[in-house]
Amino acid sequence: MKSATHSNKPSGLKASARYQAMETLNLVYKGEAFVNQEVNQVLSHSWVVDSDRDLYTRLVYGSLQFHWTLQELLKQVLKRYKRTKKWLLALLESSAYQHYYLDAIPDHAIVDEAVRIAKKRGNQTLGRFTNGTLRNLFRTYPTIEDFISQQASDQAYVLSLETSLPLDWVKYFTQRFGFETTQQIAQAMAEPAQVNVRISRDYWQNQDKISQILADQGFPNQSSDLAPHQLKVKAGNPAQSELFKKGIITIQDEAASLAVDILNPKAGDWVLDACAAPGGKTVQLGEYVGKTGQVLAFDIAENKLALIADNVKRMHVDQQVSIQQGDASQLGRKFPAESFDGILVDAPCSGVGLFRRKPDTKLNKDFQDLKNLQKIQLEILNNVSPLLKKAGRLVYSTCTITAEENWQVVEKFLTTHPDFALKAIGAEWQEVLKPSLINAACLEILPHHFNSDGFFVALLEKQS
Ligand SMILES: C[S@@+](CC[C@H](N)C(=O)[O-])C[C@H]1O[C@@H](n2cnc3c(N)ncnc32)[C@H](O)[C@@H]1O
Repeated sequence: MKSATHSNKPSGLKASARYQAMETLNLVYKGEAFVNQEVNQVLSHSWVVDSDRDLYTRLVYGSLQFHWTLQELLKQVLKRYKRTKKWLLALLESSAYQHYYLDAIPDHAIVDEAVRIAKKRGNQTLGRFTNGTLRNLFRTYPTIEDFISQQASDQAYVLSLETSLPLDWVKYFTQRFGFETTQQIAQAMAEPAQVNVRISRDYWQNQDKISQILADQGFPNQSSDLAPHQLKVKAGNPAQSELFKKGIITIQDEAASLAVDILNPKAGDWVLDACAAPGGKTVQLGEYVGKTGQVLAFDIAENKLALIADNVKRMHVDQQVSIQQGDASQLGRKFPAESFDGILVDAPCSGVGLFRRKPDTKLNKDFQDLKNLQKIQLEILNNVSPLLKKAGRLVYSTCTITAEENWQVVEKFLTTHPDFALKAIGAEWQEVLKPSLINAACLEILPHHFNSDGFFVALLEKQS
């Protein structure tokens, strides 16, 4: 993935929120950049003027979050939608986002600025085209409700427009969960993503004090409904707090943190973290095994290993963690059989459970990918499972809610590995799990259950 590069720092109109938002969205729509990386790049190099930073971020994430609905709207007024240049679509979409989803920006400001950008990036003709298209759109559909109410009454399509969940995903979820649950999933996925912090295991006793300190320092928070040692932060970026810098808290979604809680390794254990970057769960594993244990953190992506190293150092578990680049589907050859007390396979997946946190993952989803991912997930499991000691535990987890990557992987793995069994999540986990989650065969957390990311955890035990 490349990123927009500038030989000179942009200035004037090019350094405005709307111009840079158009450039970022253009790269993301073309599949040439990941949104989080691109936004970080633009902000860290100050390619957008200071006073416009918040608006820039809002325009990028907001346009992406409502991309599906905005695209359907624009198709009504653009006869040649498919042949329109991507940067121009990005400009029209982010302008429509301001009109339909943001209050307090008058239409003339939205249109005038868009026309100036179209002239600068393109030419006079595209400036006039932008003017005509936006004025026509806003006149035809004054509000988003006007647009939705004029569509055919197909309930799946209406839900997709209301929540901006692409229609193919609405249909997929409806087939899997029924329409009522799909409505709840889609609505939860349309909510803004939450920021959660996990308290380091060494500080579990001081949870109330930590919550108070955070609140006093401008990070109001409340306890998580899902993970007992997590706090939901209601305002501010807790990565800038002293507690974060000191390694007392870390940022991690509450559902994601349950994978390690469920593996529940003991002090002194040797644990393999087969797909470790950026290291959120490696840190947790390091806390569980303590200084007498060892966590071997592998990841195929060389460029992500530094993120694991930074995380384990900041959270003071670097002594018990070693980091290596490696393909988990080849690790079987790297170690003798039965080397590890526990294994975590937090597998590469479609990331469907993270739609609201990473709205660009909603774009261009090819359902055939799910089968390809299943193949990789099974290859990793097949390869690392001989490395587990007898009576050892393996957790398979994903941040997705598709059957192909979750239940089907577990079922296929168990069919070919009679020495493994699915272990129900029982009384052992009372301290770390809410009572409603105890006694599940696997955990499948849907986004509306706890207003969290969607997540899946299966605990597999090797026979003794
Ligand atoms: C869901 S992320 C892991 C998140 C991580 N466990 C955490 O909690 O921060 C999946 C990771 O798998 C890695 N990956 C993909 N294919 C892999 C392979 N064949 N072997 C090892 N790692 C792989 C990706 O680079 C990615 O970092």
